[in-house]
Amino acid sequence: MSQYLLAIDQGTTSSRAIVFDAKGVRVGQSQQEFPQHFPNDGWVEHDPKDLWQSTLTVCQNVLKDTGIDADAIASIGITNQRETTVLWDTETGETVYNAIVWQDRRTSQYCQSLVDKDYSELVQSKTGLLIDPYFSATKIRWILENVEGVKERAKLGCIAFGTVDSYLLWKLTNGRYHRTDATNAARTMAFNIHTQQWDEELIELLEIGDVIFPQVMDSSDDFGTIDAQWLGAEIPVNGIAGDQQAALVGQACFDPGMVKSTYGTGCFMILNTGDKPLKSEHKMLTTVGYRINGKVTYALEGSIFVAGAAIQWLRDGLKLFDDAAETQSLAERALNADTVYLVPAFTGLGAPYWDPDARGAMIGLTRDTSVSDIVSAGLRSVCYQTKDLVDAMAQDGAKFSTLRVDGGMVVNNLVVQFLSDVLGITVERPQVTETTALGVAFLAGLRVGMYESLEQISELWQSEQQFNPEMGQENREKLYSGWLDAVSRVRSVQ
Ligand SMILES: Nc1ncnc2c1ncn2[C@@H]1O[C@H](COP(=O)(O)OP(=O)(O)O)[C@@H](O)[C@H]1O
Ligand SMILES: O=P(O)(O)OC[C@H](O)CO
Repeated sequence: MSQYLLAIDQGTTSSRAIVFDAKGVRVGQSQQEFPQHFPNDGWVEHDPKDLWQSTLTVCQNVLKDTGIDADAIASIGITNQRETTVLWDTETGETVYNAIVWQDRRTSQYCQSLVDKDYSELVQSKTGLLIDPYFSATKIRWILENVEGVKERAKLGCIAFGTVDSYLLWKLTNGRYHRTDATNAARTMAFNIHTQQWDEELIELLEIGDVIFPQVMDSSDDFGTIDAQWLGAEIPVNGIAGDQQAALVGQACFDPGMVKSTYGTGCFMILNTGDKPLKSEHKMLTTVGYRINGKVTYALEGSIFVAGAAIQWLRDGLKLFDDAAETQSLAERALNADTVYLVPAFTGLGAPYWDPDARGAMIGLTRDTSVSDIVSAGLRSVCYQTKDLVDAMAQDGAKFSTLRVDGGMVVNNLVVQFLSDVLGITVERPQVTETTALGVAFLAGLRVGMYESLEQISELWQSEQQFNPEMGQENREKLYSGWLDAVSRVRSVQ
């Protein structure tokens, strides 16, 4: 009997495949990194072949390592780095350019021209997003405009667009299905989150109407069956969600007001706002949390581009330590932690500043500043940035008393305790921190009847540890005002 769920998590730096049993317990995992390409200042690309090959390899490996037969997999869920854009030729089956990654800033001038022409309100009212190179639509346009022959092929109806989930589904089903889910569609800047349709007016405005857009499905749906040649059996795909929304599901944030924050390369905080989209007046994004049985649950999102990436920079760029695991003990020895600030605006600042031209800085250095102080400042920067998001959401009227956290950084107790201190709220870490993969496994399992309801899934979520604020209000305010001062010094526009 089919009793397991296979989650594919195609992320920014690696592809993972995780097998879960019906109780959401991880049975096995395989992971593979792939190269990053930086062909120009501010450009970030992935070779689609790497995305596909690494995904296939980890799926095959996890089955081999666990000894689980493909027939025992009841369903597959695909979760992915969002916004990253792939275009392929439907006749040749070949991609026409590298995948342009979400971090890529090459369309920032074009985005600025849209802002200058006063399209911000139109875009926000339809898509819930702010005009920014982060989202897929201007990346599609760039490929059409700049890669020889693609525009002509698009006019002939031969060019398909997909986010990474859509491309992988197309590959896994040997070109039978060109589909995505509503959470991924909501990150393109071409999808109307109110009508749940591709928005013809925006598509025309951006001049991307000749590409074929994927069919938008629920996050828990019948996406198609993968070809037996890949894993040895035909297995249905029943869950697709962008990785941050999948984490919302994996954290069982199913009630309005519940919120999670994921600390990986970047940090993404998502608040469930229920069946009503909440328009932000403070530069948060309105997005789709998940769509099940045609019913949309909306969310408010704060996106920070650099979280764990700051720790990687301290390790690989400055070579201050060999392993991220050393950061906790290093930071515990910091004597000037309260006065040294690192603003990791390496690729500009995301929410709530949206300042692509800001650059990073270290503030408060003295003759006795140590490696420990700098490491501590790197870890704390992630918490201060989260406070920026929490405050912006609070100004939008969203208040909450508990934050659920996950991702690679939250194994660091010092980070999670400081987060609770600086936010002044309870921070909760779950037993399973692979919430992204777990979330999409839940979505797939829901569709095939392994779970009856979201309530049943909620019961599987378990807290591992709660962190409560230990810092006084006065100290909190003093530290945070130092952060705001540091940020104000790196802004390109105040
Ligand atoms: N003990 C630690 N303390 C602080 N940061 C850590 C620790 N362990 C890992 N990290 C950071 O967490 C990130 C990896 O998290 P992960 O969720 O795997 O990221 P992603 O899915 O974006 O690739 C890396 O940027 C790494 O620097
Ligand atoms: O692949 P991750 O975990 O860095 O997540 C990337 C986000 O989906 C970008 O929006």
